[in-house]
Amino acid sequence: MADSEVIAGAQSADGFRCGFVAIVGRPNVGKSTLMNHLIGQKISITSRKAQTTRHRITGVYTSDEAQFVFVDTPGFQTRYKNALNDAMNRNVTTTLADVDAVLFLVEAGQFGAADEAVLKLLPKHRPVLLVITKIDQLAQKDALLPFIEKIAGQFDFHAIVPVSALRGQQLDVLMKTVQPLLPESVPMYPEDHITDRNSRFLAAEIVREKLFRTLGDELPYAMTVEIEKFDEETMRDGRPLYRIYAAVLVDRDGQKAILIGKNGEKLKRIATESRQDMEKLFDAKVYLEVWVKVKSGWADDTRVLRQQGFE
Ligand SMILES: Nc1nc2c(ncn2[C@@H]2O[C@H](COP(=O)(O)OP(=O)(O)OP(=O)(O)O)[C@@H](O)[C@H]2O)c(=O)[nH]1
Repeated sequence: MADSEVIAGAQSADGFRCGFVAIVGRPNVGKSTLMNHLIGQKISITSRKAQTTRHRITGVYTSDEAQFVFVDTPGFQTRYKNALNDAMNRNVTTTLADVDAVLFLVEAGQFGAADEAVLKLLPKHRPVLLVITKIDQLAQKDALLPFIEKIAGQFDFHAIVPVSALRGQQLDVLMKTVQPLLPESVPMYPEDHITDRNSRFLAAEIVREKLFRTLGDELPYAMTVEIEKFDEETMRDGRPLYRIYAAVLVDRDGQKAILIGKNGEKLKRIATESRQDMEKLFDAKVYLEVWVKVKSGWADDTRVLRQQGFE
């Protein structure tokens, strides 16, 4: 993993376990929410809209007995074929070849073509757990068993765990089932290490989340956030000051107008809320500029993809 910090001096594992756990599933199935609740921190960004997670995000949870390094993959894309979606699908396959356990997420009562497409990607030689998500939403509890049986017949799952991330139900059972699958090893990350994503990435995720929340259904399908500049300075009183310049890329002029809003109100709100979140996350004063750029066909532009982390 990039940017990992190995703890110096820790020699013997002494029964401690540490390994990688991938979380996969179709868009909107609850991957980010599950990881956030498992690690107890809001790192990955969630929203009611599908496809918020364009990046693989690593969350780390350390208990007395084990360290779980979670790998959150982007939603598997079947709807459109372009360079962005191809890169996302490749990312899923590469992630799965390289982990100690896979959590395959399926929403309670909902198993469709998009889920089947992800099922086809599951590795045969790694333990895969079937995790049924959002069980709090299930109206008829007795419908769960036949639903599970139908999916369990299609793959050799190591275990099946129904959960509700929002209610915190069965998350301890899930962790206990995964723990023995991790190899004995010293921890890879310091105990307080939550994510190995850098500040630039987190800044982009915050702006992206505010766009999703503010625009709702008006959100353009092809939209991304690029951090063009990220400068760290020190203020006179010794506090850090971050100067962040974020560009929102959209496909067409009309989308730019929607995003900016009447008298620039929407964009202003997005920028203010983003800055407030960034100041909390970085524990620093933040100067933030957000602007919108029209760039047709960006989803097919490999330069942008590279900046988004798809290399
Ligand atoms: N009721 C209920 N809703 C949930 C639960 N887990 C997730 N959700 C909701 O489902 C929606 C999608 O959740 P996400 O965690 O963003 O899903 P995702 O799989 O990461 O989505 P992508 O980033 O699009 O791949 C959000 O509105 C969540 O609040 C749950 O346990 N119960």
